[in-house]
Amino acid sequence: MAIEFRPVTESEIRDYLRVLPYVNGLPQEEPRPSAWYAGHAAWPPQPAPASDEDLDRYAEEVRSDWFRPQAAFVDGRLVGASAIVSVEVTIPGLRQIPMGGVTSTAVMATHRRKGLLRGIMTAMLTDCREHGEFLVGLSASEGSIYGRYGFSPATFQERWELQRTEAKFREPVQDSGELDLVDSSTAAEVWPVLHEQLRARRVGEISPLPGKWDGLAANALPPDGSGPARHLVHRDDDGVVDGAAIFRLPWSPDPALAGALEVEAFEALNLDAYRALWGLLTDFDLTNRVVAAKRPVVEPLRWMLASQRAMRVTRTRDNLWLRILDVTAALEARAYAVPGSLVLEVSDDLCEWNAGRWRLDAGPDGATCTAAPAALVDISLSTTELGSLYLGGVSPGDLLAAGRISEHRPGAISVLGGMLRQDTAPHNAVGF
Ligand SMILES: CC(=O)SCCNC(=O)CCNC(=O)[C@H](O)C(C)(C)COP(=O)(O)OP(=O)(O)OC[C@H]1O[C@@H](n2cnc3c(N)ncnc32)[C@H](O)[C@@H]1OP(=O)(O)O
Repeated sequence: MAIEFRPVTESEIRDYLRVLPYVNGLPQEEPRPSAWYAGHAAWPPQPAPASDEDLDRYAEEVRSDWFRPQAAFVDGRLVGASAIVSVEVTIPGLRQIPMGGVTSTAVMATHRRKGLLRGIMTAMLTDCREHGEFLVGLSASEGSIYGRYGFSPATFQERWELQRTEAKFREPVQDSGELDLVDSSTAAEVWPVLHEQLRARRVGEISPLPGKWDGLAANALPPDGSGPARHLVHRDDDGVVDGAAIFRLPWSPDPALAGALEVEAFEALNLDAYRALWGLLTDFDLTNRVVAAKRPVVEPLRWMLASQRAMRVTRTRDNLWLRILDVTAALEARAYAVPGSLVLEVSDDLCEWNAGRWRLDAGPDGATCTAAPAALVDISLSTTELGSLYLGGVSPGDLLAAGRISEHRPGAISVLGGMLRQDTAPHNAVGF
């Protein structure tokens, strides 16, 4: 059996595009809340075959410079595929850093567990290194796949529900701006501008892939019966849009499922817009509850309610997984909440250049990370744990409690925790 790992040539693009639809199994994307209720109806067992038009469009993406495909060939036949997309992620200090995004990974069911993904992944990590990307990210279809390659969850998301009768605010919502229901082409203009401003100020947020917002204007009806997307925007006193929401009002014959207002996307640049938008969405006539998906783990709305218990979290999930490809570059790139100096002993089975003892001298204005003598180690960990710690969304104390990292000097974990801390949990509303 001759195995080869390499990018695809022009004549192999169609074969490459055929691999992913064959993998079946559970949906990788988080289903819309209505799909959650609709069960089988929302997820037909077999994906519809891609039309020629779709295949041409996907092929165009594969040829673009931001899409870097990799494939596995067995005896000359393409049986495994994945890709790196070039994106940016916002890291502590609000720097927008190039990141390789692993996506569209699949190995044909007939060729699994023979090490093909390992070969593809090794080739992709090398490719990212050559592109100067010291962070690699992904969102995982299954939690057990990617830890072995040094990826670890760095951002998390929640789905919650709020009964309309219980959604009482502690204080009345006052707003000097205005809310407006707009059509989908207006929304398609609003969202890219809003997101660009948000990702400049939100740790963990990711740059949208080209074409990300194109579907908004078309407003296609999803097959799960959740109905058309509705678009709400908020404008400030000067008439400038400073918040928006996309929601649906799915119909169901089952009274237990009917009446939900499902929030698919929600962003606000300031407190007024945030409060005003949720004020309307949580008290929308002819609905009985709000269901919101892919929300940050710290939702300020919870703290605005007369009773926090009214908001019921129905699902928590890891979102962005990070792989630190170059420890010193990554640690020097981010900002730190408070000054501190520590020696980290880092292990890394796959990227041996990361392994060693690194002295981190860091603070709000910058950091240096240099090789340190053996005797001085404060904390031992692997790059996998560092992937979770890097954006500040996971505390070193929690990883210490889980036996994932070790402390060699009392207090060192607290020092590291203080240095890495972020005021709000990192979050990415956009994926790839
Ligand atoms: C970022 C994304 O694109 S997420 C999408 C990932 N794709 C999917 O989930 C589609 C369905 N699954 C698949 O196509 C395949 O099972 C893949 C791509 C996940 C794995 O491909 P394979 O070629 O079988 O992986 P490979 O043989 O290299 O396995 C490497 C290791 O991971 C393990 N592994 C791979 N997939 C899984 C899994 N789903 N669950 C548990 N362990 C797994 C293997 O047992 C092996 O372990 P080892 O290193 O201890 O020997």
